[in-house]
Amino acid sequence: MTTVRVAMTGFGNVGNQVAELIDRRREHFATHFGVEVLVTGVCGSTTGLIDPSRISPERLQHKAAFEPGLTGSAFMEQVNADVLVEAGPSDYSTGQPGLDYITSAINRGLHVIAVSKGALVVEGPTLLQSAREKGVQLLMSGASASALPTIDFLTYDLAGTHIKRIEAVLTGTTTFILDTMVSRNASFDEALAEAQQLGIAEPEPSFDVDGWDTAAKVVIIANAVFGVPLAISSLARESLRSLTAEQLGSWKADGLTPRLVGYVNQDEGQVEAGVGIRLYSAEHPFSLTRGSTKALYAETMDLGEFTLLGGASNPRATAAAALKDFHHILTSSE
Ligand SMILES: NC(=O)C1=CN([C@@H]2O[C@H](COP(=O)(O)OP(=O)(O)OC[C@H]3O[C@@H](n4cnc5c(N)ncnc54)[C@H](OP(=O)(O)O)[C@@H]3O)[C@@H](O)[C@H]2O)C=CC1
Ligand SMILES: N[C@@H](CC=O)C(=O)O
Repeated sequence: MTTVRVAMTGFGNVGNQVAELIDRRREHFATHFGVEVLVTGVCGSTTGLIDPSRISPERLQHKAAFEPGLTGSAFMEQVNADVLVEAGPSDYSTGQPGLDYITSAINRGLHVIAVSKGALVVEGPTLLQSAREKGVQLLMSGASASALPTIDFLTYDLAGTHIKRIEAVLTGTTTFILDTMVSRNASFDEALAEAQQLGIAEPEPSFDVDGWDTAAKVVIIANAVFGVPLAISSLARESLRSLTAEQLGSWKADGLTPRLVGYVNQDEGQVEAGVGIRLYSAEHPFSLTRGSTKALYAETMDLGEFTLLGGASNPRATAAAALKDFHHILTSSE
């Protein structure tokens, strides 16, 4: 049986779930793809663990046995792997630490599954080009709204048609905050704290509530789907902080549902993209989003219009989206 070795940089909420799912699906990988999947290395910000023969789930939980300093370039130089799952922090100004990990992985001939967004926002076009040149895959479902299919749907199911417009609820935390404030009369701070407890909100809440997370996903999707390199700083962007309880109450009374959405419009070679708060009538599918649900609307030239709603927003669902990418890698290697 062929062996596929997986390394992980960043081993927090999502990284742990990825390791758990890989373990749970070991038999499935063997039966369906004829491969044995082994986690051979993981690292966090200060420590790491490498074992080319396999790190069991039990050893992964024993953090005291991780080697100090086995992180960054030292980790990448020593780990034996075929696929890197990058699940470290997202930094939209430098792209680090993911940028160095992903660059190093591509240069070493590893396929990459990016869950963090920073590197893709800062250097997406370059990384995709390097991956093509090296003959490896750079997949990013976890970084582009996770369980909600965005890049896969737009590039595979809508292949070949001109996509005129997309509009999407891409940040589950923002749906969660708006829905919780309106349906339970919670304050902004209470709703945000609950989203943080659930592990959906970014460690830096400003990323979600000030629209940066949505903007990052817009940039990643625009680059991967439309081949349009956008600078995150150039996107018009609105924040949830501007909303008051009175404003939300008045929209509710008028039967309107507010959602923070990202949009990309393509018209005669011109691309307009941004992030804004939009209001939806009760009949609009986006009004059905509840909890931390996300949604995608696409208008095409020849295939008509589409709306996708749903998918869980949490670390487990993100890990499952990363493993969807892993399945794609296994399928295309068959
Ligand atoms: N949580 C979610 O639902 C989703 C998260 N994402 C993205 O996935 C990524 C991970 O999210 P999440 O797991 O929730 O975050 P966590 O904060 O739980 O985990 C982050 C991990 O990154 C590690 N880390 C920090 N700096 C470095 C470094 N220099 N080298 C290696 N590892 C490092 C941390 O290690 P240490 O503990 O040592 O500091 C920690 O293990 C983020 O980029 C986030 O934007 C995407 C979609 C959904
Ligand atoms: N904070 C994000 C999760 C990661 O992309 C969200 O709320 O959707």
